[in-house]
Amino acid sequence: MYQNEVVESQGIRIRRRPPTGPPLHYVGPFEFRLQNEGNTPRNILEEIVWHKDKEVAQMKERKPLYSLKKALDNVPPAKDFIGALRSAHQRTGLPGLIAEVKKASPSRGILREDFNPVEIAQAYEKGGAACLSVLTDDKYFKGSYENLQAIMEAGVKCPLLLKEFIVEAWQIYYGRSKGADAVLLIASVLPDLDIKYMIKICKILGMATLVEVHDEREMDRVLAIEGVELIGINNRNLETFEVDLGITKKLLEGERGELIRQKDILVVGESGLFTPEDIAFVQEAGVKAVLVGESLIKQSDPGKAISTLFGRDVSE
Ligand SMILES: O=P(O)(O)OC[C@@H](O)[C@@H](O)c1c[nH]c2ccccc12
Repeated sequence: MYQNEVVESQGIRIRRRPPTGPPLHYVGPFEFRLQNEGNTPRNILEEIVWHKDKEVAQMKERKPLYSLKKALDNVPPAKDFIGALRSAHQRTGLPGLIAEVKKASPSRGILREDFNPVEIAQAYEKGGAACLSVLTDDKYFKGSYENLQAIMEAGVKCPLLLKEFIVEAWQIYYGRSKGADAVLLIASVLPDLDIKYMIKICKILGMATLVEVHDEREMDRVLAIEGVELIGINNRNLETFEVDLGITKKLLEGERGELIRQKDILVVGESGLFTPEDIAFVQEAGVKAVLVGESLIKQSDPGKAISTLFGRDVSE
């Protein structure tokens, strides 16, 4: 069994996972174990998360939390991410759109050569996106925090989602300092306690959290966490890259769907959405918002592509 290492950092003793080792995976209530005892990641998600651990450790050395404090005071207050999705849904009768600024992905390679994040963000906004998602991972998605900051500074009005592999709260503060209004938390990467703690931090910072699930077990875990208002169902399995829109339907059926309605949780259908039929399918399953990257970013005018995706003009 693996022991948390205690380290000295900036005069404070903290416990952390060794930056080079495999991370802890959640396997059940109050029970953690090391799924992979070896030194080779078994799938792409594991590889990304191991790398992220090292990357964050280095970034923290350069910008410790206390030095971010000033930057936080200089950034405009967080915008209402969930409110923007709800009002888009009310205005159009279609799912509110989170349009993703994504240059590449490990499953698809480069999606767009001519990539100007600010122009793309502005085109999305003009085309009727309610919110934007900005990938900040460099190694696997060719994204950056500079892109996020540039979009914020360009005065884009859509609230911005920090699309990162969050492994530590430090990343949330850093993202806020670069203009993020909401944060993605991936349930397969984080234990429940971390999700709880990070939701609290986000609330304090005025940010929303989009908690992402991919199977029944993750959905049940997340539904048991207090304070969850926005859940994303990823149709793509991050370990195999397989996409199946049926996942959204399956996770919203029966008692789970009932509980979600009772709790007034907004559900986002994520990944693999290409046609008005796809949108109708996930809407029928119960989503009130969608997260779309590839099918928009590959078109020469990503803003106009929004009308094609929805089958009609959704701009104001
Ligand atoms: O490009 P697509 O298939 O439309 O997918 C967008 C978005 O859902 C996807 O980028 C995504 C969803 N969850 C993630 C977690 C990490 C990285 C990427 C993702």
